[in-house]
Amino acid sequence: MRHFINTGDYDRATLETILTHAMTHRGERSTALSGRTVALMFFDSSLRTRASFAVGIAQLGGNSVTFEVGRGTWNLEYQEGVIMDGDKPEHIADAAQVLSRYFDVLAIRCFPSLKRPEEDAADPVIEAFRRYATVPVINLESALYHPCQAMADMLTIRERFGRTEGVRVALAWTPHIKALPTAVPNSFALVAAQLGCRLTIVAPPEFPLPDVVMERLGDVEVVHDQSVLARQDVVYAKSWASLVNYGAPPPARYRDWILTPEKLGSARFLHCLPLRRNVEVTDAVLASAQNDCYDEAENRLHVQKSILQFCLHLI
Ligand SMILES: CC(=O)N[C@@H](CCCN)C(=O)O
Ligand SMILES: NC(=O)OP(=O)(O)O
Repeated sequence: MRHFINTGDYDRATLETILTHAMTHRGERSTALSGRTVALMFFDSSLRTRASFAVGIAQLGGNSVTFEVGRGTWNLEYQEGVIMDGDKPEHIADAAQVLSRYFDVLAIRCFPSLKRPEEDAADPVIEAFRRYATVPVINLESALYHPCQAMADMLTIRERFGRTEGVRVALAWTPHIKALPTAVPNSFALVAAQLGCRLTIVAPPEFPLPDVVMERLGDVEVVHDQSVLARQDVVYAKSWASLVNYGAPPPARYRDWILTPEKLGSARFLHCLPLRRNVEVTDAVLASAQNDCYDEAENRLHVQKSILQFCLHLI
């Protein structure tokens, strides 16, 4: 069974095959998914993921059905062995087995609580689908990983530089008004390391990535000083929550970690979006010729069409 839950589940050659397919089949319209239907299940909001999956599936001749879990479906329980006398009338154990009888792929988005660190660290919702689904599961951003985003990021870098090997990339923490998940930085850091980028993590000391990610990154460079940004080929800007002060918004003293053209230097700019302008990144960065974040968003479409075909053993 080919799930796509974490790039770390696959070796470099497999990830490269998916990227190469996305480059060579860019813009593909075909009947590759004819007769197949994909469930797009959103426990949380989305613009790009929702749109790019629905469009990509249509371009391959397939169908999708989008669910807003808990609004139009039953609210779904994910904990094992609980007495279900609360606000969740159905268990993922049952829903996943039923949906697998209808659909060819189950694609799931569910963010972390950002309240219960041990629970979030177990990535319980996507793992419940992995356990009970009998068709491939694609992660549309879970508590811990956003592998489709990370693959689009690597496709964007590969197209821009002709390679990923040796490209100097900084994962650059940005301020925000809220605590945001670590899924995007986790998956970006993992896939950058997997595909040979020279990765530097640039964040204040209270903003480490989770141990499960750091262990896989090995001796990655972590610095608490933004002056390294201007020496990079790519600056990947993202806010994420403090694991030290779990779920709390970033302290006001870090507002000056906003990304500006001066800090960016000559590096290319990437961001998964959505972003809060003039909180995370200034308007001037987005207006600059170094901004590749719309190419990056477009690449979600291209790479996900390859991921779908990979999961269905079509490539
Ligand atoms: C603003 C917000 O909630 N961002 C989410 C979604 C990012 C892209 N899917 C995050 O930081 O994980
Ligand atoms: N980058 C991304 O996943 O965007 P959405 O949250 O809008 O899907």
